[in-house]
Amino acid sequence: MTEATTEQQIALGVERIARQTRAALGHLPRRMPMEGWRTFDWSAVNHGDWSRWLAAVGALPERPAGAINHLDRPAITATTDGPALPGLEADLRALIPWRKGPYELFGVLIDTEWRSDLKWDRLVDRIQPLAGRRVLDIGSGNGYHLWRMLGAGADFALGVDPTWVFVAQFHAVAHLLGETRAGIVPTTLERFPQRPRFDTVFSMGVLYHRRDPFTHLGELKACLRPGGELVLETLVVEGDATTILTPADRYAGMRNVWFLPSPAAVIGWLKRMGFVDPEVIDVTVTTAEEQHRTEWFGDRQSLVDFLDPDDPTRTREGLPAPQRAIITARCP
Ligand SMILES: Nc1ncnc2c1ncn2[C@@H]1O[C@H](C[S@+](CC[C@H]([NH3+])C(=O)[O-])CC(=O)[O-])[C@@H](O)[C@H]1O
Repeated sequence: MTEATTEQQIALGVERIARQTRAALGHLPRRMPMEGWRTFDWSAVNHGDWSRWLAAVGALPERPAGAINHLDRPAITATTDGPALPGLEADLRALIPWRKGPYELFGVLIDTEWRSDLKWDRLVDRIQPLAGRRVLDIGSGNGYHLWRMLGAGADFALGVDPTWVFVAQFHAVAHLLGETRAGIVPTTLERFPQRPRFDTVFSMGVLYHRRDPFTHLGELKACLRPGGELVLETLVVEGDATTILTPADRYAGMRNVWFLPSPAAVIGWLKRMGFVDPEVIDVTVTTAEEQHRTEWFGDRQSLVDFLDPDDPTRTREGLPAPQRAIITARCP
C-alpha cells in the first residue's frame, strides 16, 4: 500500500463517516440540539490509531447493488448473491478488537468476544415494543444493539459511546449495511446534550463504570420523554435492598467498577430518582458461552481468565462472579 493510497483511504473514511452521521442525525427533529455533531470534524480526532481506523473504513468495498440485510437475526447480516467482496476480511480485521456482535457481513463472520444477541433475547419481549420509536443507547459500543433495535421496528436508534475503535467499527458496519436510520455520537453521556427526548433509553453495561450512579440515572431520565421507558442493565450481587458491594480494587480484572448493587437496591435507586414502575425483568450469571476469547477480539483475556480457576462462582479477586440484571422503569 503506497502512502498516497493510505491518504486517499483516510480521506474517504472521513467522508463516509461524516456523510453517514449527517444522514442519521437528519432523522431527528431540527429542534433537537445536535448541530455540533452534524458538523463534527472527523479528521481531527486526537487518538494515535484513529487514522489507521479511518483508512480501514475508507478501504472498505462498496456495498453491492441489490444486497439484503437481516437485522432481526442473532448475527447482524448483509448478504448478496454476487461474488465475495475483495479485501473485506482484511479491512474488518484492521478494526480488531471486536467486543460486541456477532456480525456476518458478505460472508465474513465476525465472532466477537460477546454474544450480544443473548442479552437482546433476554429483554426484547419484556420491554415496551420498539415499533415506531426513537431510541437512545448510552454506551452502545460498536452499535450491535442499535441494529437489533431497528430490526425490532424502531424508527431511529442513536448510540452514544466515547471509545474510538467502537465508533470506527460502527461506521464500517453502517457502510456495509447501507443504513442511515442509526447513528453514533462519539462522547460520554455526561457530555451529551441533555435536551433530546427519546421514547426509549437504554443504558447497558455503563452504570457500574460511573462513580456517581445517581447522576447517571438522572442524566438518563433527562433524555426520556414523559412516559418513555428506561432499560437499564448492570452488574449486580445477590442481596436485599440494603446490599451494595464496592470492590476494594479491581473487579473481574476491571479497574473501573465502582458499585455492584443488588437488584432490589437498583429498584430503590430508580424510585429515589423519580422513575415509576421499576421492574427486574432478568438476572443472569454471565457464562463462557456469552463472553469468550476469540481471534476477532485479538485473543485478549476474557471471562474465564478473570474467574477463580478452582471456584468459578468467584472472581480472581474472591468476589462473586459476574451476574447482570436488566431492569425497566418509566419516566413519569
Ligand atoms: N460515561 C459513558 N457514557 C457513555 N458510554 C460509556 C461511558 N463510559 C463507558 N461507556 C461505554 O460503555 C460501553 C460499556 S460495554 C456495554 C456495551 C453494550 N451496551 C452492551 O450492553 O453490550 C460494557 C460491557 O462489556 O458490557 C463501552 O463501549 C464504553 O465505551
